[in-house]
Amino acid sequence: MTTFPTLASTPTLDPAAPAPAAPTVRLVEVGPRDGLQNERQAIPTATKLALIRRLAAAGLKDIEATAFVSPKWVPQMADHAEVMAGLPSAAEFPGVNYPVLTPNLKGFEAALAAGAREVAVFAAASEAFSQKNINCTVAESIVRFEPILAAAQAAGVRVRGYISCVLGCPYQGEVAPEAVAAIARELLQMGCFEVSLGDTIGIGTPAGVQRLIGTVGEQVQVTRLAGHFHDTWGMGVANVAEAWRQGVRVFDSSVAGLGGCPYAKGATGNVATEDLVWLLHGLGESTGVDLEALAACGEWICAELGRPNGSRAGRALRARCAA
Ligand SMILES: CC(C)(COP(=O)([O-])OP(=O)([O-])OC[C@H]1O[C@@H](n2cnc3c(N)ncnc32)[C@H](O)[C@@H]1OP(=O)([O-])[O-])[C@@H](O)C(=O)NCCC(=O)NCCSC(=O)C[C@@](C)(O)CC(=O)[O-]
Repeated sequence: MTTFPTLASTPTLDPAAPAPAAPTVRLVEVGPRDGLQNERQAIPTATKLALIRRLAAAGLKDIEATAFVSPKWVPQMADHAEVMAGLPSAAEFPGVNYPVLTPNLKGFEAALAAGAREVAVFAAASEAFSQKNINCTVAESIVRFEPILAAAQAAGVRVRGYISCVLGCPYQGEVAPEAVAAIARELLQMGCFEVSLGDTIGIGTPAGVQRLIGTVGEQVQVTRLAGHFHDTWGMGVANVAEAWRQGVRVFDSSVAGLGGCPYAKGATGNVATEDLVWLLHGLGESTGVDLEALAACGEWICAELGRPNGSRAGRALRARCAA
């Protein structure tokens, strides 16, 4: 029986509270990549680096920093090498990991040269989305990933796998969970250490998540899955809660709910990291994240970008702190 948070079990805001226990859930902060890739205005590299530094200071240990994709396709990520060159040192934030996206060997080689120690390949469960996003079929994308996996293994670089459109496609509509399961199994067999299931257009509901994890979980271990839920239809937190109930313990999120996908019209950002932390702490999990510092970071980046804060927990916490 799952216990959901009550007022009594919500996180304490007492600054004298004991230090949090070691994380029991791993959060992958995708704000600097997924969150910013769709912004129309050119964001200065210095702002991206300041965001990454604030996220690390708030306790996030996995921060997706940038994408080694074609600048013709996603101009916002064109400064990928500069971002990597400006990352905080391990002495400043020990144990922080800065993964990057690599769609092909060219991107992987550039990422490696820039110092990446973890990369992510990205496939889709929908043919139409695969064509729009990376200009090839799903099968061709898997073939493209093979040399990345081989080169990464030789260089001691970890590779994560993403699957987009796991709960629906903006071009094709419904996506069968069996199709997702087959790709997840393939990515893990190729050597990915984990597969992140992306609800790219935030169309899923908890019932869909239950079916998805149930079906994918018949093919691969649930502990090797991550949930990546966009919040377009307001189901992000509910979907995380359902995936958590199904045994998933890794979640991607974006501070202040930043983001959208350039190849999924109307898609809004990921579930906000602040909302996720509030939910997970309420469920008795530990994330290692200082929620107040994270909420301050969310307010700061929204002011920098001139956009509203998409995190309800972040807004509530800031209002409470200001009262
Ligand atoms: C995959 C390609 C490159 C194919 O694009 P293409 O046009 O088929 O590639 P190409 O091999 O014909 O090359 C075209 C040009 O791009 C260059 N190029 C080729 N590769 C690279 C590279 N790695 N880095 C830099 N430049 C590159 C290449 O050198 C050439 O330059 P030119 O000769 O014309 O001057 C392109 O489609 C692309 O970059 N797509 C990326 C799209 C993207 O970033 N989408 C958003 C991320 S995925 C996402 O958000 C979903 C996710 C992960 O969050 C999960 C979810 O929510 O679902």
